[in-house]
Amino acid sequence: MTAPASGAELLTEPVDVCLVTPKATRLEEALDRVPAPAVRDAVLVPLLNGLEHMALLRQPLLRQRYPDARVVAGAIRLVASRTGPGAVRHEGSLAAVQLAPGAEALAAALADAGLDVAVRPDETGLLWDKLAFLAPVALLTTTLDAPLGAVRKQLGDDLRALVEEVAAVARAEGADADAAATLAFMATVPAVMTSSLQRDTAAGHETELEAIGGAVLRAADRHGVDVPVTTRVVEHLRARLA
Ligand SMILES: NC(=O)C1=CN([C@@H]2O[C@H](COP(=O)(O)OP(=O)(O)OC[C@H]3O[C@@H](n4cnc5c(N)ncnc54)[C@H](OP(=O)(O)O)[C@@H]3O)[C@@H](O)[C@H]2O)C=CC1
Ligand SMILES: CC(C)(CO)C(=O)C(=O)O
Repeated sequence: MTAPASGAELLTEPVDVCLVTPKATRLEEALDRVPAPAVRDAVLVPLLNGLEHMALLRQPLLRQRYPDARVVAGAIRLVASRTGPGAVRHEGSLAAVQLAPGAEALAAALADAGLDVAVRPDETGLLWDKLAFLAPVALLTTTLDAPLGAVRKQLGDDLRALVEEVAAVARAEGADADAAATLAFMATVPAVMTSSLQRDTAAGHETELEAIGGAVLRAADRHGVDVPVTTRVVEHLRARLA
């Protein structure tokens, strides 16, 4: 599919909705490209992996910069990578977006464009639902540098432990996480599925290990949840990627 799109280094036109989609490590500098007069009372919808970006987007400094804007949580499930300037490869057919209340107009526009869209009331549940699936998949596909099918075969025990540990942290945060349901869903995902953390690591790019694995460890620590397998896997990756 080819679609015309215009790009600019700085947002100059006023917008109703601003999708915030840099990597977590680039969030603050990316926002410098979004001046307040263009944002006005727009809805800012981050689609980043992880959850700590929500606190960053709501910190007093950014509230002062965008006093009338609303930050509405979102999460996206798809497998996509850039193959060249202006070229994006979308693998498989998965393209699902969940949005918190406040982004209904965006939800309708994305649904019209053919995406699978849901608006759900619980921001915490929305963010942890994604992370409860993503963190185990991302951490172990990166550990093995192989797709999910190989992880299921070679690191099945670690996969189960990670899913259970991350679900326990999610519940401590107030999300309604069900490890058995996540594992059952994971078993249905095509064996060829890779993760963005794995692809970034393999390409030697800056990674979102902290936004994904680090965020789970910090949340576990806040609530005193024991996560030995997640800790081992994240520490191993931290050492490898340092
Ligand atoms: N790829 C995937 O399959 C999935 C990704 N995600 C999440 O979505 C988010 C984005 O990932 P992805 O699209 O893969 O990342 P990419 O690296 O492909 O794209 C990031 C975008 O952010 C822009 N950007 C980076 N730094 C700056 C900056 N300083 N100022 C302005 N713009 C900047 C890049 O601009 P430029 O084009 O100029 O480099 C690029 O358009 C991440 O949090 C990721 O985890 C979630 C689900 C799946
Ligand atoms: C969950 C998954 C693997 C696909 O949406 C993802 O978010 C990622 O690769 O970052």
